[in-house]
Amino acid sequence: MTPDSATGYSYEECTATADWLLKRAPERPLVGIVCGSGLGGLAKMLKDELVINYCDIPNFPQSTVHGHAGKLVFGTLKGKPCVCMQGRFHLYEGYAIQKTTMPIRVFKLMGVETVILTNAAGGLNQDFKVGDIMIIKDHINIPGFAGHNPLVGANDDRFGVRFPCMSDAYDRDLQQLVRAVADELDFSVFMRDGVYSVLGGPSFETIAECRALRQLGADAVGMSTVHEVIVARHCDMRVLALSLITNKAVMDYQSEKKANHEEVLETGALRAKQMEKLVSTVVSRIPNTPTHCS
Ligand SMILES: O=P(O)(O)O[C@@H]1C[C@H](O)[C@@H](CO)O1
Ligand SMILES: Nc1nc2[nH]cnc2c(=O)[nH]1
Repeated sequence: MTPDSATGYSYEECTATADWLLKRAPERPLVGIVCGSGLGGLAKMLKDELVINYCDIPNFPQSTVHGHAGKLVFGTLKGKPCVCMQGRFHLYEGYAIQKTTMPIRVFKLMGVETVILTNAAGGLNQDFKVGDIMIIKDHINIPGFAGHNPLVGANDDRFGVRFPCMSDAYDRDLQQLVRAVADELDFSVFMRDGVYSVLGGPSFETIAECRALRQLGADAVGMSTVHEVIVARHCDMRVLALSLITNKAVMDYQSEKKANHEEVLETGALRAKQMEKLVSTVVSRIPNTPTHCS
């Protein structure tokens, strides 16, 4: 069998999509933001915005999940040009893993230097409370253990190297910046940091799975983000990722609690304002990558 990228998009297809978008965008974005479940309000922070529905963008997948609007929003945040995905793609929607991450490569080709990924996640760490915001410092790619990685297939060196390093996936300076901004905003009481584990979904975890993930070192569990991080790092963008702890994972056989998507969206709505303030202040302080003169 010849290795290929038949389940994904080629460099040329991603470039065609990026060029189509750049013809319409007010300017090249420097920051790309992905809104997690119930966190689509982040896009409303953008000024002078241009909204494009995913269904109008060539090659783009479509959002199918409640809480993911399916709109790409260009605009500025405190003067910095940004693009924001109101809606991401998950494995459980039936997309090939390479398709769920295709927009991240389009970000890169449009000029994005820094990607900010947000998600809703279940808290495994017993010290975490619903409404906490966790700065992701590392991840455990559970589907990856079985070979599900968005970089599977022929490697196109124009995007990045065959074997990218992941020990520095989450930019430490950006994590420090979030902590500093959270202190200033008086948000420290609900800020945490930790390890995010991804599962394929769409079923929520069993009690035994939650216990196993905790023993593996995970603080939160979700169904996204990690694959986007891998693709963003492959093409050398800086990554910041934040989880909103929307529910506590059920770890105890005596518990009557049941994870559900409605609670996820409700918690998103309750913390939306603080999440927006945190992200917009961080974006305004992200240093641009210095341009190199030859
Ligand atoms: O896109 P994210 O990771 O925020 O969405 C989470 C995981 C599932 O898609 C959904 C479960 O409620 O929320
Ligand atoms: N897998 C998973 N994803 C989530 N997204 C929000 N909450 C959860 C959760 O408890 N488990």
